[in-house]
Amino acid sequence: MEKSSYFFTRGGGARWHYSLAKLTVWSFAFLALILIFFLRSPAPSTITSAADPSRRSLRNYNWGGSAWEKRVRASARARSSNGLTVLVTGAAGFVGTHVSSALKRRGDGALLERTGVFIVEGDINDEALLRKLFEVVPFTHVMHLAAQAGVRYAMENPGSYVHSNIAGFVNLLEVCKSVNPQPAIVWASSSSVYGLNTKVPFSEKDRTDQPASLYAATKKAGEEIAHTYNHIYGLSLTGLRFFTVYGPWGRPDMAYFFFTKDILKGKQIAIFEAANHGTVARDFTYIDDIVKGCLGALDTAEKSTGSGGKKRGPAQLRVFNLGNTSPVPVSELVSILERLLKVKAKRNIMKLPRNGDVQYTHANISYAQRELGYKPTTDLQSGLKKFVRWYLNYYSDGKKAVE
Ligand SMILES: O=C(O)[C@H]1O[C@H](OP(=O)(O)OP(=O)(O)OC[C@H]2O[C@@H](n3ccc(=O)[nH]c3=O)[C@H](O)[C@@H]2O)[C@H](O)[C@@H](O)[C@H]1O
Repeated sequence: MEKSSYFFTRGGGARWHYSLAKLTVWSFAFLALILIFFLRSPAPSTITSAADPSRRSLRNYNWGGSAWEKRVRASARARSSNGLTVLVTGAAGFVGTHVSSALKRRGDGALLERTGVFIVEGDINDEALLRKLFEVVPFTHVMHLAAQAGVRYAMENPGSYVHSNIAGFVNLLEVCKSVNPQPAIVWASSSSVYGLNTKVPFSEKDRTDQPASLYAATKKAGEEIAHTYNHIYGLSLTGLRFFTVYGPWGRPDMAYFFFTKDILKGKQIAIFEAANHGTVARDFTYIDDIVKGCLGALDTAEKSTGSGGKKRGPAQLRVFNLGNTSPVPVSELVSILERLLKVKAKRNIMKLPRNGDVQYTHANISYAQRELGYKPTTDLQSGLKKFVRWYLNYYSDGKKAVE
């Protein structure tokens, strides 16, 4: 989230002016109450490393009080009697901004605040905050997108992955299991759980016990933890394995994003290849398709069966691949960017480093298709076109430094 916080701390949301695709298939009205954790970059004096224990302690956020509760309640009011009341964690992140806006408006986006999304700054490890939120609003659903993402960054800051993806997730589940009614939970897992699996395309039934990065290991741990809370407490849990999600407002630490920046600057870019000139490819998935998958998962989530920390019967437990089913070599991604940017990239072909990357991802999405009506419609060329348009527009005034 340190990386994702980029948008709000530096972008400030002030240019939230693109349009989200209209989503018309869902019939209920929403609230999206947004819980953001680690939204703000630490002040320089508090920037810490993974080894620093204060990095893992809670920061002080301002929340609480009657005015705050009133805003939480107002934001949580669904527009129809069968509307969902969704607590979205990680709303300042890439997927979270898109999902929460789509939930709230199901139409054109504007500034996040203008869509009526109320933003709570906090940490998912803050139990008191989570309990207070559930006290104020009996959320029917939690869309849990708060996480420490990124495959390679896990070697630099391993503690942040444990803090957010394991400790934070457990804290959230502890609160969800004990409230009454228990919400249904949809949460972000990752394609990286397939790790060194070589059977393609990846199906949900394939082995996921060979993670290649700590990030993948924490997401895999999340899936096992989800199983436990479903088994013991009757929580309805749906994990979504996202496949290399890209698009406007994306994460600057992802390759398509910093390739764009570096190509424009005339800087060399490293393009990884596997042993014996093997192709490295990803099943790049456009953000709007992912949003539809998230809403499909919320719409089909069954109720949790427990109450007051006690299971009353078996509850739904699901894991879905959300990919594009069309892997594209990284070198082809660069060729598309070259055409869109009208600039030739300075390519430096490098051996795939052993720091978490896998050679190939490819999603089998038939289960999501069947159960969620998930059907990705954006190919990489069209999705990157939208991204590049957003990128050039966003950075065109030269005021925003691309980091
Ligand atoms: O699906 C996921 O679960 C993950 O998707 C994403 O991971 P990745 O698929 O690794 O995306 P990303 O870093 O953009 O690298 C893209 C490609 O460029 C290659 N790559 C990368 C860097 C570089 O300098 N050169 C290069 O060739 C690299 O080898 C790779 O083939 C999310 O970041 C992660 O949070 C998680 O959600």
